[in-house]
Amino acid sequence: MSEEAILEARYLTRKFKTADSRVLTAVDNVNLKIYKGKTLGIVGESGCGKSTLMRMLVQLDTPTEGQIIYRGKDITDSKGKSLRENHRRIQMVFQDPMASFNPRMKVLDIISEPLLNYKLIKKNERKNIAKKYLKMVDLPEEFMDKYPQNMSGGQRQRVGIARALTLEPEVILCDEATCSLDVSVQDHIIKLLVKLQREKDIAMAFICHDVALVQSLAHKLAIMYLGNIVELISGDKINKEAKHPYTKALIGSIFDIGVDQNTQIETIESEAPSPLDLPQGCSFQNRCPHCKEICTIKKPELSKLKGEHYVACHLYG
Ligand SMILES: Nc1ncnc2c1ncn2[C@@H]1O[C@H](COP(=O)(O)OP(=O)(O)OP(=O)(O)O)[C@@H](O)[C@H]1O
Repeated sequence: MSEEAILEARYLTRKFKTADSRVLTAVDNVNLKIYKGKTLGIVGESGCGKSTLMRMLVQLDTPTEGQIIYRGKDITDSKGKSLRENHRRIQMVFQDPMASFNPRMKVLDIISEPLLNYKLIKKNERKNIAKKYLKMVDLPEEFMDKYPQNMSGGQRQRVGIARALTLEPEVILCDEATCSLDVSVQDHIIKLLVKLQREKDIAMAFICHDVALVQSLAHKLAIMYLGNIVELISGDKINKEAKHPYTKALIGSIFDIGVDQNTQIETIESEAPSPLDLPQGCSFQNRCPHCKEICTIKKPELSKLKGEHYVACHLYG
């Protein structure tokens, strides 16, 4: 059966003007698809544009160029009622739920608020709703009387997921949703997300700087470097078939990922250039052990290598 793309970025670009009138390109001409029932992992180091990309996809920020396609329809310029409907269908789970919760609201209100806002339930239905969604995220119903500051980070993240689920979204975008949690709690939250995704056939994107973690749940991985996707690869193939020197360096930086013996591990020494001062050609050139003349002249495009594997590197044609 063919995969059904629910949300798509087409040539998505976001430029910011700095205080001294320079232009910073945070996301540069990105194309990607998020499929029904599947998880796209987006990996890359701090500042590579992951959050900016997510914010555009969830329509909290406006692209400078390019389109956002939802179920085949261009929603980039949606306003009013249709924007509200998109927000209902495309939900986001944030890194720090504390920052998005009102500390004066009990869990009961946090979970039922989106449904009340969309006038999908009446006030007297709130308790039953909270009970139902708390159960879904494996929290006891007594939690509905708690305040977010009286819960652990993992419990708060479960409440954040419950809240996102209430509007029955088709897409959930998780922005570093587990990175502030202990490893064991992280593991529980990931398992919960995978279970819910399977049950509800949700399309999911999971952004993370930890390639080992994201690899454990993503069907496909998009590796980002300074605003660009430099490699797109199946989650289960990254250890053996990664090609971009940056991807190889990322997997080489973790020891327990089970890298194939034939995969040559790269290391990266120097710092990434400033996004305000990118060199001509490939932005990875100053860190790449294989840099050739063409890499300093021409920016490599993301091109198909084999099947669903794409790479942006002059080493590969
Ligand atoms: N509102 C803004 N104004 C100016 N520059 C911005 C703005 N938002 C983001 N940037 C810049 O855009 C680039 C990408 O930032 P972004 O937060 O998307 O990266 P990230 O990969 O999510 O990083 P992190 O993992 O640290 O959250 C960075 O250089 C950042 O400083």
